[in-house]
Amino acid sequence: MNHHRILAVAHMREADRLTIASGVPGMVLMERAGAGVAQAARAMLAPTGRVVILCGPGNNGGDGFIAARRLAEDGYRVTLGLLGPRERLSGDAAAAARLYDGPVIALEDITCDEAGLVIDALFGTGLTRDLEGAVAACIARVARSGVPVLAVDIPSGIDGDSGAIRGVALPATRTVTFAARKPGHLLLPGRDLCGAISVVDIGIPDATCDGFAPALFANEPALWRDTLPRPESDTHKYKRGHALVLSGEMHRTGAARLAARGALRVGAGAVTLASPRAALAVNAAHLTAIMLAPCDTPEELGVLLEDRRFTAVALGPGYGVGEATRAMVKAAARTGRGLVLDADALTSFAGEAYTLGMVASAARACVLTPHEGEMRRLFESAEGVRDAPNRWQAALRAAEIVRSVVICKGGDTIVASPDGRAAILAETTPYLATAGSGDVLTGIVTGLIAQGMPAFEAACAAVWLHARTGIVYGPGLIAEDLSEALPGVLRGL
Ligand SMILES: NC(=O)C1=CN([C@@H]2O[C@H](COP(=O)(O)OP(=O)(O)OC[C@H]3O[C@@H](n4cnc5c(N)ncnc54)[C@H](O)[C@@H]3O)[C@@H](O)[C@H]2O)[C@@H](O)CC1
Ligand SMILES: Nc1ncnc2c1ncn2[C@@H]1O[C@H](COP(=O)(O)OP(=O)(O)O)[C@@H](O)[C@H]1O
Ligand SMILES: [K+]
Repeated sequence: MNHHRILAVAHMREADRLTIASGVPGMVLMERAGAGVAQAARAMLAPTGRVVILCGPGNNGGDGFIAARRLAEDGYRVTLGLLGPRERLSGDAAAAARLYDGPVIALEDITCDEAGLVIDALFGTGLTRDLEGAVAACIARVARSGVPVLAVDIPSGIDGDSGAIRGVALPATRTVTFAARKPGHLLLPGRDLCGAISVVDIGIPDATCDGFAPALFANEPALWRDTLPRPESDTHKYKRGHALVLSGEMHRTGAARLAARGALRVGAGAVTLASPRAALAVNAAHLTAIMLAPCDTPEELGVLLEDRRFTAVALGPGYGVGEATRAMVKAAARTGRGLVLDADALTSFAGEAYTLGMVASAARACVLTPHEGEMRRLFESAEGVRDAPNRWQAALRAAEIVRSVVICKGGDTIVASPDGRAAILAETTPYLATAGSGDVLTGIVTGLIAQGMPAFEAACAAVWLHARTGIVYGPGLIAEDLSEALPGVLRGL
């Protein structure tokens, strides 16, 4: 199994179909899935403990029947509640139900008295509408009982593609999924309802999933570790990349300095802050390892970038919104360097995503780092972004329009590339929601791109490093801490 690959619901269905067509019976897949659930349940139950299994009308319920049979055979006391009449089960789910010879009661009659575990096999990736009525009532009862819940595939009520709650959802202590995680396991609010997630190999070949487009990943080191720059013995500072960060005017220079520090800490050999003359003194007072250069106009930026040692430019944090910023973005892009655009650089192109795409295509590589508000402003009139069915599809469409790698920031940050790859962050911390934290992220991406790391991998690595640093640091984190704590996280890689 390719552990950082994730599968959209349609791709999972297609992978099942192709595997079955290649000669593996669906029942074999279901047996393996149910066995994986039973194994996880054993680890959560006392010997001969009571387990309540909630089965839905589809194949998710089928997995529940398989687990029920196996756990009953092992001596656990199984109570199985089924949604709807047994006769309505079909296909593999009906076959799985036939193999289970214990009692089946109506879902409405289920109670959690004395149960050590509830297995939620109501709905998986086949959820198509909001949960209501008897199912919703049952979910509320189980959630109130406080009994640990093991979700089969995904907590019932969570949309597999978007992570949204359809009506209600049953929070799980653990989730066992099959072949690969689905986007809904990583996207909020779904992520918070899954508990610990494990992936069971049910025999879907990697090759079957490798061809799917778009290609979705969990943003984990395995995705980009091989491309992370490491200095060779014979390197020198300019071989490690030289990043240029543009500072805003006098009263808002902090954001650019935060970014510059992030770029230096992640390994750029040299970082220069390009500052308006009026702000040179304030910047100089705060900088040591970072160099300083005056720059007030697009022409001056062009002259500065005649120095070929500059490999990446960051523009936006604290820069100001307007025509002057647009002109600077164009001037930077024209020089064909790596380009990272954030904050005011993005807002300066509000409603003009296609124009920004044309500008960005001149850069060697371009990464955009919008938060939700910037995303809305930039793509307010762009088709297929605001009306996308979920955040990863919106991110991919956005990347296509701006011809750049886009980091859609938030509690479940997505990195999308115009080549059809997208990666969702699996683990982060809300302590990152602090002023200036995004500026440091901009610096980290810029530093990695300055060192020659490919844009998608650089963006993914930066997002992961930023999140990991926040997790390690924890409560009390402020933006300044991120760059200082980053070396510890880099060492861990
Ligand atoms: N061969 C396969 O396809 C495999 C599938 N597996 C399991 O199958 C699941 C997917 O199975 P299905 O596609 O049958 O889908 P589900 O079992 O998730 O649910 C589909 C059923 O629920 C009904 N339904 C959907 N939303 C509803 C709502 N809001 N209220 C009431 N009823 C609703 C549908 O009409 C359909 O009958 C996976 O999550 C996984 O657990 C595993 O057994 C592995 C192999
Ligand atoms: N709830 C959250 N959980 C995890 N990370 C978050 C959360 N909210 C914001 N972040 C992260 O914090 C950073 C904030 O960036 P941004 O909004 O640009 O702030 P600023 O402009 O103050 O630097 C982003 O990397 C974002 O992903
Ligand atoms: K489920």
